[in-house]
Amino acid sequence: MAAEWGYSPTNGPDVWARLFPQAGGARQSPVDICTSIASSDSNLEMKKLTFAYESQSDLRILNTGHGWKVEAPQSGSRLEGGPLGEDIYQLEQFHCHWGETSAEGSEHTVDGRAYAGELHLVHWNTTKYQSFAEAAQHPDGLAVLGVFFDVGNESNDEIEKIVSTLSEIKFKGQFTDIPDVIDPTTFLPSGLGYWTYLGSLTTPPCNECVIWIVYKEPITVTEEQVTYH
Ligand SMILES: NS(=O)(=O)c1c2ccccc2cc2ccccc12
Ligand SMILES: [Zn+2]
Repeated sequence: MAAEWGYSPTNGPDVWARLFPQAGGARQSPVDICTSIASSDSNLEMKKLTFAYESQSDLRILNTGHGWKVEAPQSGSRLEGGPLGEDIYQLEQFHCHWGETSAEGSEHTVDGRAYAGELHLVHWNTTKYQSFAEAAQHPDGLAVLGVFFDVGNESNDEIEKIVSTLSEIKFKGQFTDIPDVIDPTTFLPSGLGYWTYLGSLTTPPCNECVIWIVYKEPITVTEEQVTYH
């Protein structure tokens, strides 16, 4: 039977390494981003991080049991520059992490502070690898853009297109199609400053294959948009 991992004391992050060896590695995610020790890198400013996405409709959304995931393979998308060297990365999926209350939920923290949620746009290195699965086996295989959610009075229209479908997928493994057109560009904050580090998948098997790019500026969503149960 596949090992059931979770977040309880008996199957949570502290014991993942017993079942998933990479979880005991040296570049595990998520991390607490300590702004006082984060250093700026002039090379990153020279090679500006650029992205280009397509708008897509009828994307499939899945209840993963730990949140929602939208499968969005986009052969026409490109993420490049910044910490990605000369390679081009293509969007594969995006998903969200949120908590029981809006005081918690993000995977990364900043100086010990958690945000209400965190959106991850997952990309894979199409310059070097032939598939997402192959890329996930290599230290430069994946690039994930992380965007923090702050709770405010303004709802985010693009996020609303997604969370409005969640009532149809209340249980793990259920999926449905999102009728609206989704443009991933609209998920990104206007301020494009970011932190970057070499890390891993944040859930088992915790492959150490992710170049993390976490935007400093959160986007605003409403309490209802990130505390869906
Ligand atoms: N948080 S994560 O971006 O590392 C992540 C996942 C997180 C939760 C559920 C499924 C996930 C699948 C991933 C696949 C590739 C890269 C990150 C992934
Ligand atoms: Zn994630």
